[in-house]
Amino acid sequence: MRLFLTLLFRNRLAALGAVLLLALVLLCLVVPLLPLADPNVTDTPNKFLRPFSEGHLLGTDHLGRDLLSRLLWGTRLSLAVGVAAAAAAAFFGTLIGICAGYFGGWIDNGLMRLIDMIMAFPYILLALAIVAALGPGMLNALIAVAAVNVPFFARNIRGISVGLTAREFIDAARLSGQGHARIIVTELLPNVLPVIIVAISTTIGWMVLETAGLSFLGLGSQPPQADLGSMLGEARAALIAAPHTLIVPGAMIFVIVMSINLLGDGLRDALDPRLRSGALARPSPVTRIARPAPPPAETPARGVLDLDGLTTRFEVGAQVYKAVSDVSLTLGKGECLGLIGESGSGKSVTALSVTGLVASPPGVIAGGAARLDGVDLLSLPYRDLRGLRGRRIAYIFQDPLSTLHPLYRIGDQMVEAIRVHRKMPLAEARARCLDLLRTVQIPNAESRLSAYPHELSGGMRQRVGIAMALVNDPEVIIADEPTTALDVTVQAQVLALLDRLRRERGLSILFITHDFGVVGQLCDRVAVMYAGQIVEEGPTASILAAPAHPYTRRLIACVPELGGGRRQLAAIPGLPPAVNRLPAGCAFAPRCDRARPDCQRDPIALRVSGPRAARCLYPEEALS
Ligand SMILES: Nc1ncnc2c1ncn2[C@@H]1O[C@H](COP(=O)(O)OP(=O)(O)OP(=O)(O)O)[C@@H](O)[C@H]1O
Repeated sequence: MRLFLTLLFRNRLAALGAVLLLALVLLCLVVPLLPLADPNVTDTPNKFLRPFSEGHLLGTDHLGRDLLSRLLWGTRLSLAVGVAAAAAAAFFGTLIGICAGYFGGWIDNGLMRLIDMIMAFPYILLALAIVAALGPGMLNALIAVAAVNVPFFARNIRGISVGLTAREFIDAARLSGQGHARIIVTELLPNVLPVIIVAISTTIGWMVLETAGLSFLGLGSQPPQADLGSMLGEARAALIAAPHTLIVPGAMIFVIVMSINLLGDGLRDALDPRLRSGALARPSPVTRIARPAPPPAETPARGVLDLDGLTTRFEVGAQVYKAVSDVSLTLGKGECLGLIGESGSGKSVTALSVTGLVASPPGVIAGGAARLDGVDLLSLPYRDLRGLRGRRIAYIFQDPLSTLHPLYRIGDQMVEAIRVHRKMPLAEARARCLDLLRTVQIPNAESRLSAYPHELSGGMRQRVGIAMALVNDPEVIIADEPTTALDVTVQAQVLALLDRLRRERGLSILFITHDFGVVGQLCDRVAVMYAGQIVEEGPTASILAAPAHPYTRRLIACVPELGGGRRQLAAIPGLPPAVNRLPAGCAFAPRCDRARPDCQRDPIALRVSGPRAARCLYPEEALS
């Protein structure tokens, strides 16, 4: 709750809306206690008195009634009707939406066609028709306004409920033997509640306006009862002679609707976890770069891809998550470099930082460089960087189902990947795609070109992912756990395929994984990452034979040995540290059986010795 309020009040406009609305609500609550004139007592000799007249702070209306008193009593009524109409519309709309979405079939069909029929009428005409049928009066105006807003809630909630009902947690609830009512109340409702709250907060303003509209037309509150709409209606005739009688209720409607809308926007932002973290705010096509001292734009290349002290952070409110800290790596031509570490160690953020693909906000590249043939990619203008993405550096992701567009055929997506970067006749592009599908050993490649992603198996989709990465003959492929979602036989086939392609095409591969078994099969060298830092680096065979960092040793010990059967599999005790609260010294020290007090004192430098390097004061094997 505290976090919610902090987030809400960080948005100054929402805070202003909340303060105004609170003040109005408090004022409305204490109206009966205030020493106000009777709002309905007429005094025609004193009609149309100007504001600040004696005894009438805001003046009087056409019947000499005190405007301040009528305004406060009218605001009280208008707000109460707006809130009640919103609550009624939300209740019935949610009920219809949840039932339609959850039960589906004829219930969904019947309820939605009913909603369609309501929506087929212009809403103001429908409201007028309802009030005409029920008779003028504030309660009937409330019913009319609530009824015309039910479809808005029903449609929104139904859409969300359809998606949620297909999710596994609902299946799990069904499997546990829960009844429909219980599943709806305990599983579905909590998930749609934030949407309902946001929808209510953004529609109350509308409902206050609609109720005022009906009263303005004489269909809402009846004389002498005041509400803001009827005050406007009565003042219409004196628009020129006594404009204040119109301005006073008009200004109040403006303040109410503005404050509700500002607060509604703030509520939406504070309730949506993605907006909360800034992930959806101003999405930028390239990660924000805030390097204190930009490195030279070009330096002599050590390999095809060089990372020099790359540092990436996530800035979420006052918190700074140091996801990648001072990472330096070199990927040689035709080399496969493994980047290994536990979940959350910063592998993916490192990979995405190379071409500025970390979502910003909240991501910020705070230091270092990512060089392709010596040229710093992060210093390039956006146009040039975009031209490189997918052409000179391509990515293969873990789950091709989420990276392939579900509504386009495989062939069309591959052709698009080519034609984004160069002009090529369609027939030639399709022929190239066909050729690539054969290269990645997809059976019936021709027919697969016109298949949709969901028609392929996981292994096939990953091959398509690899083929897509190859369409522009890139120099570097960054493969982010491409085999994690596959079973071992398909995994072995995909690894063999990547290895073959690398050798045949001279590709350089940065292979991200958390599995030393995979590294052993594919990678020439390996870099081990922990809490955003490289803790060990060197040739794969040498590290597998004699790991220097205790973390590397424990990671290797996690890999089962087929046929060996004697070694005990040891999980690493404890958890990696949160990257927004990293310790001063070695981040692995609290989990390390070799740690001594000085490990936790100061940052530990990466000690380099020949082809190997380790960040440890008391390594398992001394690097000569
Ligand atoms: N939007 C974000 N806001 C705050 N922290 C984030 C955000 N995205 C990532 N992080 C943090 O950055 C760190 C590195 O994440 P990253 O995805 O690179 O890990 P990883 O090693 O690739 O893990 P996995 O193997 O599970 O993909 C993690 O501690 C994560 O919590």
